[in-house]
Amino acid sequence: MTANFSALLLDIEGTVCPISFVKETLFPYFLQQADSLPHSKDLHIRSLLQKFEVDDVVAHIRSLVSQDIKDPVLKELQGLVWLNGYASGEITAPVYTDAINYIQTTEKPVYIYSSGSVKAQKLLFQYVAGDQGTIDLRPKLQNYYDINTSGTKTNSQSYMKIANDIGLPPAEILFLSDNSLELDAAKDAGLQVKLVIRPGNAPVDYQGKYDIVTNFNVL
Ligand SMILES: CSCCC(=O)C(=O)COP(=O)(O)O
Ligand SMILES: [Mg+2]
Repeated sequence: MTANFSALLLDIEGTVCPISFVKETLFPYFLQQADSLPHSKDLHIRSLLQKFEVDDVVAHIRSLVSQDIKDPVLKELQGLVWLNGYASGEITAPVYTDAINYIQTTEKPVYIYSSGSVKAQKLLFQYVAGDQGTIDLRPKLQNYYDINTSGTKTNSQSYMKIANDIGLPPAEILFLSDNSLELDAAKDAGLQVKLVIRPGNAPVDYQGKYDIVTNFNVL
């Protein structure tokens, strides 16, 4: 069924790119740099490390990553570290082809809401893997929201805040995610929602509550 919506709000991991990219490429790249972070000369990195307020910052970081805890300071830090991986060509983002095509061709405004920091989101969409080299999708994206700017993705107030910032009634915004708790929160805020199922996503017990999207061609 085609939803009638004026703007699209997209999750990233498990929605526009495989979960394996985050777990098997981005997180290991970040962890490789973890030991050197306390010795960094980058003032932004140093100030973020202080915010953890723990004695063993490296052990703390490793623990957060291993449990996939969506900690706002960790997410900010990851964005700064991934910059080097993308800029050196070591990392490119495997955004699904149907998502690339949709973002490139739709006339509707497209927004991003991810637990990854806005900086990390912009990097991912700047360095999208394409047949002829990387594709920069940033000019096609209206705005980015993260857990620092907008709150956690399982809280309905976060979606109200985002709808207010977009400047549309919540009912005119379609949110796509692989996570049913996020969809529940967005639905409570009045947004339209659809569950994205991609290869490698964890099975979701959605009990028929949501329309399913497996390919953005159907939007
Ligand atoms: C923005 S790329 C990094 C992805 C990430 O760190 C993450 O936690 C993904 O969460 P999402 O909300 O996009 O499922
Ligand atoms: Mg997700």
